[in-house]
Amino acid sequence: MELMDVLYDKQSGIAKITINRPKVYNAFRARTVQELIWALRDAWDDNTIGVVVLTGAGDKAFCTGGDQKARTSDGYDSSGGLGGGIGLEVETLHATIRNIPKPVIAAVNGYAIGGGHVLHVICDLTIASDHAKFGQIGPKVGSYDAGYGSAYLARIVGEKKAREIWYLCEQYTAQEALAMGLVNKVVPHERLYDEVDEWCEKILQKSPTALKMLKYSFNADTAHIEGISQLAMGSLAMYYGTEEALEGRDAFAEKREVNFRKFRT
Ligand SMILES: CC(C)(COP(=O)(O)OP(=O)(O)OC[C@H]1O[C@@H](n2cnc3c(N)ncnc32)[C@H](O)[C@@H]1OP(=O)(O)O)[C@@H](O)C(=O)NCCC(=O)NCCSC(=O)c1cc(O)c2ccccc2c1O
Repeated sequence: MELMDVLYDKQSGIAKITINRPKVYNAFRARTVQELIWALRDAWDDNTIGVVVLTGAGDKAFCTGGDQKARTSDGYDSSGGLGGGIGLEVETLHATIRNIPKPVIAAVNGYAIGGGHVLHVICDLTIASDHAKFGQIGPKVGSYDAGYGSAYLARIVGEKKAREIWYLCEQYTAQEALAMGLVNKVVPHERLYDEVDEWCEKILQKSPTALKMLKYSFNADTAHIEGISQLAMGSLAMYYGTEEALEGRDAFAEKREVNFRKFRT
């Protein structure tokens, strides 16, 4: 596959996948999601690869979720393929990160917001730069990930914190994320990729079969969330066409205050 939105590099057992859309803070469109899936599948299929790193280009953002400029009342992109009708194959991307039988490390180099936040949550491990900022934003911009984005997040940070994250849509620093168990380690920004390399090296010294079976075991306990995710994406496809959802999208694009009060009648 010709890669336009993603950089893909394989070296010494490590596959590094970089979302490369820094002008939109590494927001993803349909093509980006398809390229991410392709790269993950390539890393899955390559027996020389023992660990995958997911990160974002530049020093501003890891990923800020769906590209709001590519979002229509039909979802994100008419060419977006499957994805439960939202125009993005996000369900397949989430499933691929979870099911690839190798650890996936999120190297969070900046904002991890919205659907970008969900990506790091699903990864096996997260190492964050001390500049990184974390948060969900869907209810502010007329969207939600009520699958892994809510149910799996609650497994990680607990019910109260997960509800706070979604209901208030605030941003959290890397240190706050560490305190709530949302990330594994915080390092000075300039050390991020050295630290990630060290973690990869430690992983590469371990038995690949043992790691694979452990990952499957960790996944098994939350496998039912896939069904919740299908319901969530199905409902989202209908929600995106509503005036309420479009108010959120338009307010972001027009850089103005959102007004959801009119929908509380
Ligand atoms: C990340 C920010 C808080 C940064 O704010 P800041 O003020 O520092 O910078 P700007 O806002 O000026 O951003 C710089 C530049 O980047 C553009 N940009 C940033 N994010 C996006 C984006 N997601 N889409 C398009 N463009 C983006 C921004 O417009 C600026 O460009 P200019 O040309 O205008 O200068 C802040 O940017 C921010 O809050 N961004 C997040 C925006 C957002 O709404 N994200 C999507 C949330 S919903 C979502 O991601 C989502 C994805 C899914 O795949 C789902 C799947 C299934 C269910 C639900 C899903 C879902 O909800």
